[in-house]
Amino acid sequence: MKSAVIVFPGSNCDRDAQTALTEVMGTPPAMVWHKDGNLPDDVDLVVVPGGFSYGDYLRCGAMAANSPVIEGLRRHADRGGYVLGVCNGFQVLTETQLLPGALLRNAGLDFVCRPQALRIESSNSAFTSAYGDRKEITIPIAHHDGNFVADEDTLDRLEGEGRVAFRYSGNPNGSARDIAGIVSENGRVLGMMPHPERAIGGHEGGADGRGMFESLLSAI
Ligand SMILES: NC(=O)CC[C@H](N)C(=O)O
Repeated sequence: MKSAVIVFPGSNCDRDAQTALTEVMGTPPAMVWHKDGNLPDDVDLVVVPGGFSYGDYLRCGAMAANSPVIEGLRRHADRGGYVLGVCNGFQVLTETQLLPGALLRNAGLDFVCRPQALRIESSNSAFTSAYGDRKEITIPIAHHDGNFVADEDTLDRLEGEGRVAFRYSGNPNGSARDIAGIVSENGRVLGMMPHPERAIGGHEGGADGRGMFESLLSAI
């Protein structure tokens, strides 16, 4: 199982992702600087980490979405590779249109930073299978632009195609239909605002994020 983590100027969850991948999957990821156009050839999983890429200037994720590394990310997604975009990573994935919709300023205008309960909408996906019968997990959120929006047709399509991966139990940011994470048409690209890599059972408290990396390990 080969993984890579993309590092932008302003990424601040790249190390957490590195630790989670190393600890849960047993192999350290390649850390790929955004100016590198190419990801390692045979990589199975690419993580687009959370943070404040380019200082969130213009719109969160908008500048990162135009980095040289995005060409490699598109090629990886086009050939059916797995992609996990967390928080700023989710914003980058919508800005590149690898996932539909957009993340707007939180409805309450506050930066929200706390443990958040999530409902798992589908337990048979490559990202959630290890959760088995569990319907709810709690992992951290930390963002000011997490308010997911899309037009009604897109929301209906996401729901109809079973592409809503997680919903908030108690909506923290105004997201349409309580959506916290969605997957691509082929189910291999997941974007989510909450941070599974910050809940793998270490000093940070909580281990509910582990299941995501365990699921990916068995899918790959
Ligand atoms: N933790 C994060 O990735 C934050 C994402 C983005 N900078 C926001 O605040 O919305």
